[in-house]
Amino acid sequence: MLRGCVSLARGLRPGLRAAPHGAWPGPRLAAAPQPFWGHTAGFSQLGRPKDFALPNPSWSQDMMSLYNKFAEMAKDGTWKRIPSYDRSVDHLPERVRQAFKEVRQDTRFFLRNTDAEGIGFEYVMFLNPTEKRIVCLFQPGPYLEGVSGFAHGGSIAAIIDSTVGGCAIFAAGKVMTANLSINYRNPIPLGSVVLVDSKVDRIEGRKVFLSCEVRNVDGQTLHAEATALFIQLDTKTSQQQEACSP
Ligand SMILES: CCCCCCCCCC(=O)SCCNC(=O)CCNC(=O)[C@H](O)C(C)(C)COP(=O)(O)OP(=O)(O)OC[C@H]1O[C@@H](n2cnc3c(N)ncnc32)[C@H](O)[C@@H]1OP(=O)(O)O
Repeated sequence: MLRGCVSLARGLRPGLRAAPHGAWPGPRLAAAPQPFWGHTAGFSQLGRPKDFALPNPSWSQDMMSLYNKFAEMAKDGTWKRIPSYDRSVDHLPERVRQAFKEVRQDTRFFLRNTDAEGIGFEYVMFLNPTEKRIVCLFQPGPYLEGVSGFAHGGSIAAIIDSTVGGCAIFAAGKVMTANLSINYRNPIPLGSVVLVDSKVDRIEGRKVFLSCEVRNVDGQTLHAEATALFIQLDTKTSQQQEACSP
């Protein structure tokens, strides 16, 4: 029990973040922790809805190359691919999902609200449970245009909110964004691939503080940086708490 908590706490040490959060991270030597995120078996059983966080023909070479690198790193459990669905509630780990008693049937998850591949949000997230970190590979399609040829700031905010949100859900269960502060540093060309690299910085009571950087594939261009505050709504649904309980 204690070991599980200690290994998670170690994941927060700043040194692990010393490498710029942009370029895709190299393979990690840290021991693989318990796969807290949604116990992926629960997400991949027969009868589950379509998983959109898998390669499709619209993915560019950069996207495929990064995906393959993370998929390789996922083999030892250091990173875990997070399945993605077109309904919000399906993203939640089973234990958190149970907290939602009634769920509307006519809704779509905002980032998965276009049916055609490649025109909207193409993305896949990978969780590193030890580091309480999620890296999202994001390829904005032409329907996300803001200034001509570049991604709309709102679409960038949405992918950041969802990525840091994933971290917050992992750490604290049922949460909502209370604050999201973004500095946009360089525009993101439509069709390019960026890495949205987020982590939990600290948790104080019900407050989960996170930070995030968005960089291009080689890590040299900082597109955006953000901080976020999420508020835990239900203290019983944290996977971390679950993992630390007997
Ligand atoms: C893998 C895929 C994952 C997909 C993830 C998708 C994530 C998407 C997330 C979202 O977009 S959520 C939608 C946008 N957010 C909202 O609509 C939230 C609207 N706001 C609220 O519902 C409430 O304000 C909120 C739940 C955030 C907080 O209300 P509470 O009544 O639960 O908390 P309260 O006001 O008592 O505040 C608790 C603490 O947080 C602090 N706090 C609350 N809001 C704050 C704020 N905005 N800034 C700073 N501090 C804040 C507050 O001061 C206090 O601090 P102390 O405990 O120290 O006194």
